[in-house]
Amino acid sequence: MALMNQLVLRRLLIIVAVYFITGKAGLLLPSIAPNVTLIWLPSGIAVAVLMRWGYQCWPAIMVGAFLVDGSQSAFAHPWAYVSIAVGSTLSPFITTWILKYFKFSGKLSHIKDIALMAFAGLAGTLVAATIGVASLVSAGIFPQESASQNWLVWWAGDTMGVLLVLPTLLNFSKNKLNQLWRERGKFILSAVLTFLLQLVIFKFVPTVSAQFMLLAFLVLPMVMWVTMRFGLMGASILVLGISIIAISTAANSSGPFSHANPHQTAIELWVFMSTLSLVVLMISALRAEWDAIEQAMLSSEIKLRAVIDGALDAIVTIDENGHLQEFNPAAERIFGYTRDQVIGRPLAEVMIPPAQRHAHAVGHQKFIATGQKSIFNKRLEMNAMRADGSEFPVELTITSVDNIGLPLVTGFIRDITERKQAEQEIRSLAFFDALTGLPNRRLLQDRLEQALISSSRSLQYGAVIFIDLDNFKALNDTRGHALGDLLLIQIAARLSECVRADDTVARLGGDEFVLVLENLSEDLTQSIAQTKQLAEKIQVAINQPYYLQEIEHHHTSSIGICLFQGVEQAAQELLKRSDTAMYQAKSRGRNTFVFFDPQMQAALEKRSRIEAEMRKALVQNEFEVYYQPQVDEQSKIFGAELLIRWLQPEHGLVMPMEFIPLAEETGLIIPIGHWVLRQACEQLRVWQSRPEKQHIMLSVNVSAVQFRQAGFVDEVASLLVETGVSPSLLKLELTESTVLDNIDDTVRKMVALRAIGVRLSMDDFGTGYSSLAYLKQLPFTQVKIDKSFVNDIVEDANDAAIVQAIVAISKSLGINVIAEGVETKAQLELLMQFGCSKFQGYYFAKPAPLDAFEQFFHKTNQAE
Ligand SMILES: Nc1nc2c(ncn2[C@@H]2O[C@H](COP(=O)(O)O[C@H]3[C@@H](O)[C@H](n4cnc5c(=O)[nH]c(N)nc54)O[C@@H]3COP(=O)(O)O)[C@@H](O)[C@H]2O)c(=O)[nH]1
Repeated sequence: MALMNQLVLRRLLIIVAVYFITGKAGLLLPSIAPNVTLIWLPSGIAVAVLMRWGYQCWPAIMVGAFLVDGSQSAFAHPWAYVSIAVGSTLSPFITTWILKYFKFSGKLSHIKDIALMAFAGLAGTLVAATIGVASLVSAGIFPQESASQNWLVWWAGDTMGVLLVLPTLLNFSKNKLNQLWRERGKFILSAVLTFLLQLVIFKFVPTVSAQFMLLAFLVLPMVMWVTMRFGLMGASILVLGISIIAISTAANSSGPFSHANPHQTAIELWVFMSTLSLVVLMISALRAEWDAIEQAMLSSEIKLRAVIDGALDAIVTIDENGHLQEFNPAAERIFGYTRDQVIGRPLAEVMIPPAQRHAHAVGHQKFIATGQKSIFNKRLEMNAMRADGSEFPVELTITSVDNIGLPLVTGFIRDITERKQAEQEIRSLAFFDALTGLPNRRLLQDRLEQALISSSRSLQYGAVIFIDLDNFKALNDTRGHALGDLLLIQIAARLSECVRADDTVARLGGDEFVLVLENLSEDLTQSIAQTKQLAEKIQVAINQPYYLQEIEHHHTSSIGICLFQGVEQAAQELLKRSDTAMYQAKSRGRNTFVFFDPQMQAALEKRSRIEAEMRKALVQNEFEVYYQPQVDEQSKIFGAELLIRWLQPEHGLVMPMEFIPLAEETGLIIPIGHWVLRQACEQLRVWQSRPEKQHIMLSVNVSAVQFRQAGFVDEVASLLVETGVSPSLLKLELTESTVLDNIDDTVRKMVALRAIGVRLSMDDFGTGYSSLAYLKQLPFTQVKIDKSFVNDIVEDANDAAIVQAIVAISKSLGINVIAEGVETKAQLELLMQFGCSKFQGYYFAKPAPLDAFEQFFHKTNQAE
């Protein structure tokens, strides 16, 4: 608080001192009227003090005024000087109040502020002049007659003080002072030159009119130049100097302001000085305005620069010649050039791929010539070129700026490489098969529709080729999906190699592929021939060996073909038809191709119906097992083969050949096969409690799909454990194709089955080519001579020889032999002659339900 008071006190003392000194200095000037000066700087100082530091500074002003005025006459009239001091304090008060009331801006950057200052100064100082002159007249210091002249000079002097000092003090800053100080040499030189010029004009120019003319044409421009060059402070000092010279010369009765009438002198000096002051102020105001505009432009330029430099998109500008004028940091990053490398170079050469340069040049020239902006302010996608010559996709928006008559074109360029890649990925996911890269069902549909339209125009035939891999599910189930995928990839590649570039190879999913052939002949027969030729080529390609993780694998396919001409049939219908033909190929034994014909459709529908009914049959127990006896040399039954039958409520008895292949294809064979195995085990358990039937062995057919299941051995083992049946009474019949497909897995499973005591019979023996080779390797307990050999054994010496050889080899390997399909006594006798001792066939009994089998068993085995 004490510090604060000290500060205020010091400030007040400074005000008193400055007021007193400047006042005294003013009074030292040569006078036009006694005791009154034409330049009263304290009036301006007082207003500045009140404006800057507040009304509370009034006591210092009053004291300062009292001291200055009183010191003039050694304080002979104290009350007069008190009232002058009051007037001198009231005057800046009024000026300050007016300025503040009208929201005066001390920066004086607008003419209205200068006008306001002039008005407020005149108003305030009017009070000081009036009170001052009245006080001095009443004190007898001024004679009554000179009152009006003194009043005028007082008022003029006070307003000059306001005009000269107030702007400087309100805008005073250390910076400005330093600036002036730095340039003091030039300033002093300019001021001295001006003063000399003024003195020369006043002293040596003979006529007043010439003096005024030279003042206007020489001194005034100097004042203006100093204002522009050194600012308000320098100009105020200069005007002060000029004013003092003007007053002094007038007081010495020379110069243009010297008149016999001091009133006239005072008025002219006042007009002269205030004109100079106002000129200075107006120039300062204009300069301040320009500075503000310049500053605003600079800051807007800085902001614009910041936006351009901070933009993530490239911003480039070209001039009317197509040369680069702007190249922001994002452009540097995107295009791989530095700004300095490209500014001034042709845009086309820097960032437009060669193929597009001509179009760019034409477009730009057209814009320059006509101002046509058809592609302006739109998002355009095109390719751009990096510094290394690589091309990449960009999104471009073009806009133009008419820069002082020069048409500049600015491009905002966004690198959309990632977006394009993402779009491509989405497109790929939507239209291409992820595994093989082939078109998927959606794209196939589209291509097929296009092919139909094109065929209707050209009248050329086209074809839809539906390819389904044979037993692909088995490959997946037994060797895993990874291997299955590898096969699909290789097949996709082979199919693509088989066709022409404008044909379509698509993957529908799973193991289904579709080819669309276009532009075949206009003649149906020729088109069929062309398609047949391609189907054969596809078959050959697919049948070539595959190397899947170093495993050699063979695969076949079933192919359905449907031809089309024009848009007569819809794409979906053509796919359905080729699918139907493919199923026909399947039912013809696979590894073949079939052209669609309407009967196929009916067959397919039948197939679908059977599949649905089979599923229902499982649930509703419509399956039954028949038993076909297996006998020894004495025709005694030692076993039986279980053969499934389907007692269909609507169609009666359905034989296995009518539904087993379909069950294998659909995977239904797995639950069906399990059901048969369970029937066998449960029947063996029943017979175990019947001494006369305890020895009966049951043979069960196991299909390849069933055997290839990973858990097949466990399934058999748990059934045996669950039913408590001796494993040696169960015989599993495996066909040659079952065991040869994956020999390692087969051996492992057969060994495991043998290890638990289950017997294994090789079914249909002799029909394949490798049987003998594998016979030694595989742990079979029995081979079953296929009925095709037995059938002709009596008539065909070859078949007889084969049977004889099979029996001999089997015996030498210690393997049992059973002959199936024995229908005649002659066949039986010959088989016995060859050393075969076990038989199955219609000669003994046909497959029959359990009751019939048991009756037959009692009849044969307990005959004696
Ligand atoms: N996976 C499974 N397959 C099974 C099952 N049940 C049968 N099958 C398979 O169906 C094929 C046809 O069986 P089926 O119509 O029952 O024919 C069998 C016999 O009836 C027939 N046979 C027997 N003896 C003679 C004969 O003297 N002459 C003659 N023309 N046919 C005869 O042979 C069939 C038995 O053959 P096989 O299995 O090779 O011993 C059948 O081949 C089975 O593959 C089943 O449950 N699961």
